[in-house]
Amino acid sequence: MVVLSNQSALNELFLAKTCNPPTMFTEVPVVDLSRPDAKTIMVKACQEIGLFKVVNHGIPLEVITRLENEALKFFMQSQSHKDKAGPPDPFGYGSKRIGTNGDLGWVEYLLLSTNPDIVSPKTLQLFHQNPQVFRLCVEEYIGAVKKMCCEVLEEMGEGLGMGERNVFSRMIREERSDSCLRVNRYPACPELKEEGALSGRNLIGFGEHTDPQILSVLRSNNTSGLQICLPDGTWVSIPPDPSSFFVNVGDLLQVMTNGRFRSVKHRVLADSSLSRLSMIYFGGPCLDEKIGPLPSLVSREEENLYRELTWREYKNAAYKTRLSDDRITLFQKSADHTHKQT
Ligand SMILES: C=C1C[C@]23C[C@@]1(O)CC[C@H]2[C@@]12CC[C@H](O)[C@@](C)(C(=O)O1)[C@H]2[C@@H]3C(=O)O
Ligand SMILES: O=C(O)CCC(=O)C(=O)O
Ligand SMILES: [Fe+2]
Repeated sequence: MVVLSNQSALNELFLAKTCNPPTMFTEVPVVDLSRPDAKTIMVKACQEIGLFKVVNHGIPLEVITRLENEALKFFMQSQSHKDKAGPPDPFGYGSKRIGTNGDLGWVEYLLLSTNPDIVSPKTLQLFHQNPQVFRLCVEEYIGAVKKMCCEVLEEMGEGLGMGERNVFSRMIREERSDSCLRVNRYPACPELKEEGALSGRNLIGFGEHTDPQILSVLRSNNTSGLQICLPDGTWVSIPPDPSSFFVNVGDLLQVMTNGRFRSVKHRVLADSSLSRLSMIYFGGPCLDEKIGPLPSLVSREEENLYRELTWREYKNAAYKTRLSDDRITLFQKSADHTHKQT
């Protein structure tokens, strides 16, 4: 359970003003991976919204539910037990604190590297505390979701008319790809519906942000909460669908497509009666990968909107920012905040 200790921390978790009941976004683009029009629909969705839903994704339900059940078993343990796998370094178990720069959310989570060779002390502790089955479920899930992520990126490559369809996917397939898996649990917060100070307020589960990597692949249980910001600035709720995956564009993909694809701002609100469990795969390149607009995606008349940075440089700088900061400006040509340390 997420424990909030003082009033000021608590206030920070709430949206400044109570929002109207969230508008359900009924027009989420649906990409059927088994259909030939998949690439066209996903390119349009990435340009206009930055998010789409994938059906016929080929990931067996058992692989998803096995990991979901193991994660739930972990989260149901005592706080002192869970804390042994935290605080995150950045991997491991975390509660309420997101990143290291003061962001708070009504959430507890596990953050894991997808590279089996990068097992941080906190992750080792986590795997050690739990039967070997947890590690196997994580590996099985990562293998399946990574494969699907690469398939999506290849369809995108084709849809964008790039000569080679694997320009994006090879970055994720790389053995040293810096990808990670996050499992978030947002406990229900009954105080939101009770009479009192919290009644009718919105509780931030995970504050607004864009994902820094290339592509994020999200699966959640049947609890709503995920919201995206549309190009006109309105926030809309994404109806949950546990049998599908939601894919969103990350900052690096916005940069590589020279702004054609939109790294979509999103956030999660907590619910008064249902807890939400989400598992997100963040597909990132190797730390040394140089990221900038791809020449094949910048037409002659267009100018390069972004300069080139390695993923290491961008990630180091991004991880020094607050969740809601506009990090992509670090790629802007006038910006000079390269952080060269490892
Ligand atoms: C506040 C932060 C948490 C975050 C690192 C950061 O400084 C800014 C980006 C955040 C984010 C968002 C997407 C992923 O959940 C995440 C793991 C990532 O790569 O960037 C988190 C970072 C985190 O939780 O450490
Ligand atoms: O938990 C969710 O549904 C989304 C969380 C998120 O956006 C993130 O972890 O980056
Ligand atoms: Fe995110």
